[in-house]
Amino acid sequence: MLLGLFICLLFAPIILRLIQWINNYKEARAFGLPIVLTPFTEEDAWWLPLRPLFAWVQNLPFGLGSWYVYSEFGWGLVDGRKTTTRLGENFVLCAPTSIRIVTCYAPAILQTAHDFSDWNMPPTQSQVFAFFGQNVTSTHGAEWQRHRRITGPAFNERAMDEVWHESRRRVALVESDKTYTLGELRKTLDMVAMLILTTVGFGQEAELTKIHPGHKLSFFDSLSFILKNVIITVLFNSLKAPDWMLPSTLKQLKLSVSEFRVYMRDLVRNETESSTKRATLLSALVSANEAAKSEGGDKPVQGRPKYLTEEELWGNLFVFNLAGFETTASALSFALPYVAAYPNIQQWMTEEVDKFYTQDSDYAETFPRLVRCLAWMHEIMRLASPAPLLARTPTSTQTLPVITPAGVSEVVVRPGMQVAWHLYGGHLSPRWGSDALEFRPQRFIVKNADGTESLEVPDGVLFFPWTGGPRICPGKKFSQVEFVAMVANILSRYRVEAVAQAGESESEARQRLLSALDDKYFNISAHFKRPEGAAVRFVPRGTN
Ligand code: HEM
Repeated sequence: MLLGLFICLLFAPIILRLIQWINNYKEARAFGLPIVLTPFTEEDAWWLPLRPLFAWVQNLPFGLGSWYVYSEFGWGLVDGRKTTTRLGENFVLCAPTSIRIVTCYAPAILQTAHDFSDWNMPPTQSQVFAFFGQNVTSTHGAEWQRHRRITGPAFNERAMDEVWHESRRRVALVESDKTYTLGELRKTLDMVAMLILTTVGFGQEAELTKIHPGHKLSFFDSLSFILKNVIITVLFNSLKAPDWMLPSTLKQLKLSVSEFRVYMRDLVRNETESSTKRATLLSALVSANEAAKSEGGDKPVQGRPKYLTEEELWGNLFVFNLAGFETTASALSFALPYVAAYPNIQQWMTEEVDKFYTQDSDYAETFPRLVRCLAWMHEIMRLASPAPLLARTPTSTQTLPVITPAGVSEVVVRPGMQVAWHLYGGHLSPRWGSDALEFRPQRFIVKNADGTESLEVPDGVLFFPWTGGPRICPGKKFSQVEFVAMVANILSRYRVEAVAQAGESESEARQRLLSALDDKYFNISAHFKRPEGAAVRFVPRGTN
């Protein structure tokens, strides 16, 4: 009897899951699109720590383990254009927990991005980074508008000027003639991006790196620990176990989260009380919030004040750091090795830098001229975007354009289903031409009648790394200014070279570098799977 009960309890969740999966499959068939079945997705939080133990399923015969690739966050980065080449620009990913129409068909993506009142972020995506407070990434509808209205002004031109200066200054962290493996390069650029962001975000570096009275860590150390372990933070932040029971990483994480919360509280309070306003993201955010309060924003609208609460300010400051640090560090860590692999393209970039950039060039005049450098960033965003997959779910039943071998048609999507944008499928699509998989930033440059050059996205392709519509990344220009200031300063001083191993020719070293750049995985952004697989060196220009 007891044994029977035990067996029922053990198998009931499995049977329920199977029934749900079968029901989802029946519903998915109605779309008339190719279906990919996967028993698990990243929505199954318990599956994620177990997933590495099941990597062997990929070697099972008859494609029995082909679902494995779709069972993690950001799988689109590893998949690239493989599935869309096989099944077309839209297919259904059917799991026990969800039905997702995966698409890289531009009209479908543009519709779901632009109709923001009909399409929300699914809670499984939006709530992931809300542990310091609700924020502009975690909310939707009227709540999101309130967050966006107050956070948007932080990304003003004054801030861009700061980003330009700070980025140029931080290039000093890249050392001359030192050999950097891809892993070491990423570590250095992580540090550079974090320093730029915290300084532009919060102010004086000296204050941020010192341990203040009553603290065990500095602001910078607590934030960097959280950012570098963000997935662990997402999974274990709510764990309420005593310290002695926790392994050292979780203990350090708990400490970092509580230290960072107190630092943010003090920074926000000091900024609110201070009469001298600096050009930081924090300052702009606090000013916009105070303005909302003084416009009578404390009178509730639908039960909510128009301004942001203290916790919501923390939530937003944290996501500025999260969204801004990984993305740009990842872009730079791919960009510099790519030009080392293509010296002729590097030369083409350097010509522009030599023409328009000097050590005291200012932002407003110089940034708009460095279009080749910006095209370089665009090409990196295409080949190694930090955001591979984003999802939307309809607020009411909606139609979605799809494309099949029979032509363009529509499917009906009900609330609860998801539409996932497969950005790698679109960015690497043959619609870009036969060289879609190659590094060729020139594809974004057009020559004007007066001989100048401009940046343009080619017609008829999907290019959506910062997305579009009302929720477009507010840090888009921030990241572009940071990238361009860094690479222009680097190319004005150095030649970036692939480091050859003993007995290897230069061209073999470049091929090895390219193959290591191709081998990437997703962890909040694109990372190198083989960080020791290749290396680059920054050789001062004018030397051999
Ligand atoms: C290469 C650099 C970057 C890339 C590729 C990138 C990409 C993205 C993407 C794909 C989204 C989601 C948009 C959507 O759901 O439609 C996003 C949102 C966001 N990004 Fe960025 N981002 C970058 C840099 C930055 C920087 C530097 C910051 C801030 C300093 C930033 C702040 C944000 C914020 C606050 C959001 C949430 C916007 C909202 O939901 O309304 N990003 N970004």
